[in-house]
Amino acid sequence: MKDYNIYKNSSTQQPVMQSQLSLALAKQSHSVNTEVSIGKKDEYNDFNDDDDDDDDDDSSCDEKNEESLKDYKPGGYHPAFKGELYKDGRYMVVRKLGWGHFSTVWLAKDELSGKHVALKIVKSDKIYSVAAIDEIKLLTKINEQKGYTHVLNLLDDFVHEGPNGQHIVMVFEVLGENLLALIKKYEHRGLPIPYVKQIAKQLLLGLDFLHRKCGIIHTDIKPENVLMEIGDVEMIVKVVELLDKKKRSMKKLQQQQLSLSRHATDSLENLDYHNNSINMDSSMNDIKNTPISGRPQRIVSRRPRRNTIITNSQPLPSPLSSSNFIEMKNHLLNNNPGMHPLNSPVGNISSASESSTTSSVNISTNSAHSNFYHNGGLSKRQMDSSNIYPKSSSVRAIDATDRSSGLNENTLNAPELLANSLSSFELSESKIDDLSNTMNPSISSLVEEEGVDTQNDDNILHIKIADLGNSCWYDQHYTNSIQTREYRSPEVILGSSWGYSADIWSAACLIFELITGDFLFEPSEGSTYSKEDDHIAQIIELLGTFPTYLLNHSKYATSFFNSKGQLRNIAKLKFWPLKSVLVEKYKVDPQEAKQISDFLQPMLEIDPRKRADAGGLVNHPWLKDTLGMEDVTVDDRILYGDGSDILGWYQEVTGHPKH
Ligand SMILES: Nc1ncnc2c1ncn2[C@@H]1O[C@H](COP(=O)(O)OP(=O)(O)OP(=O)(O)O)[C@@H](O)[C@H]1O
Repeated sequence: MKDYNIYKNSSTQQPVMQSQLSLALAKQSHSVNTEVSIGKKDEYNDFNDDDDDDDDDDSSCDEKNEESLKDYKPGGYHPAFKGELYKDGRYMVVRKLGWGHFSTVWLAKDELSGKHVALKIVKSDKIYSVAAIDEIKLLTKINEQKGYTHVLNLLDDFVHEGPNGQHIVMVFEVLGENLLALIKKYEHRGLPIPYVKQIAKQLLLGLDFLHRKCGIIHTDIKPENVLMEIGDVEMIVKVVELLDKKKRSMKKLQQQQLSLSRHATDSLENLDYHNNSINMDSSMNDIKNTPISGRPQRIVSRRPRRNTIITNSQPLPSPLSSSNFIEMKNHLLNNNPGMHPLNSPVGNISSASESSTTSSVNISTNSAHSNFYHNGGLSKRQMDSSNIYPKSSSVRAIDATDRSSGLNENTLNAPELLANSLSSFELSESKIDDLSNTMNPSISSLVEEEGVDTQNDDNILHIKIADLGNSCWYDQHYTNSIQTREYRSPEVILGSSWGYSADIWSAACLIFELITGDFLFEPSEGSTYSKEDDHIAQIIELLGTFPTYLLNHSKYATSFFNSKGQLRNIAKLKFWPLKSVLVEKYKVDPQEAKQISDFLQPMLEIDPRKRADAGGLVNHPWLKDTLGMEDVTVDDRILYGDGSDILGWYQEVTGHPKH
């Protein structure tokens, strides 16, 4: 990797830039302060637009689901904007893909290759930069290994200077939405099993690669950190751009019509007021004959630009997984509109309830999507999912406007809804059918004109492990505060030593969640016990007692367990083994439940030393019929073998030179 010298001089704690880099930074610097940047944003929006209405993304931005404006300050996020150029003009920002606590992530065009990439622009504070430098080291190690790895690829990295400081920017291949979006898409009822198997197999392959080939522990495996691939990125970007273009031109048309109808009303009122003798018919004819092409009359219906730097996240759609992407595309192209895009055992993700019945596991459609220990209420996530589908009224939200402008409501709504749906899972099938009637020809010809190749679909879901921002080396752990609560392993909860096998625990929690839509463990605190107490109790109820190894080798065991190995703060436990949970709560066929629990249970071995390794589990019979991956095995690992022969499996390996 490049030698980022920014924070090497720890005695001064001041950024020390290499001279060459500083020179590059000076050239790259586009904005002096946030205010200037905001002003520039408009400039660039206009530059990249057919018209100047492209701030809609921003104005419709739901800021509750985006990064906090408060974090746009020195040391915080960089106020990126569409059209902004990076690395001496090599990368131009196109749209926002997502954000995290360390960074915002943007789709950008790489002018050198002509392809699109994802720019992860890290907050500028020292702690984030240092973490980013570590992340780049880890990613560089991954890149040095050959082959398809199921781990996100780093393409480039550099420093960008902005009003809030110097930001490390990582350039990645472009991926689609994360698995949480997919779980929500299925309304927390579980994914069809063929998809679960594809994801599980690829996730295990990715972890095996990270662990055995790279010496890296991810430490934060969870649905949000596994992203779906989107296949032909350039084709998808083109389709999305075409839809955006269509949406903008429809808006423009709408504005013109509104302007005309207001003009008509004003004229009529004026005429009526000042000169009752004027012939109303001729006045109306004048208005009717006014050409609607050309620049819109900007005096009316122009929403003021908002002075915000928060932009709506618009992840790109994954063809197999988001709102009927292929179906929509087929509609757009008049290409077999009646044919189902996924003519495979996987079924169609868009019709979640339908597809779940096509899987060999019969998941109950019970609407209580809580963790199985907490039947009482909906978790925060589950409540969020109730917003996935729009109220049907939203399709007709601009009815009134349409009537006054005289435009067909479908014509106005279709592109907008369709474009939105591509990134936010918002369209139901019936809406798509409605839409296709009105917009096929125009989009279709646009697509043809632009020469978009749309024949490149298969029906395998491809995933990649992302966000190595918290990852570490098997022989250099950066912190013991690892893993997101629900996916946290028992050894980490107890403050014992941990290693690669902590990732396997999280992977099992994730796979259970894919199958059922529920967290495997969702601890909460009570009046007499803590979240940790509850978490440990849930683990015992599902998997049995904690091994003495853990009780004897962990910092906090005595806070939770008494000398007899019993929980101090929770007396009554209700044992409910995994297989029974699957059969009784989730109505999984008993045979399938046995296979699933045979597969998951070795990953959920409480003793981290005895946990099964990722490579061996790829060979599990439950994954044998994984669609498109039937022959994929890891020949040098044994099924159900533990990973204790892998250096760093359950504890940090010391005595090595630091990375
Ligand atoms: N290569 C990519 N292609 C498309 N979208 C991406 C890509 N990388 C990240 N994203 C989007 O950006 C979001 C934030 O990325 P990431 O999780 O790497 O950032 P972070 O700041 O490290 O977040 P966290 O708070 O989870 O540590 C992701 O959830 C995803 O939606």
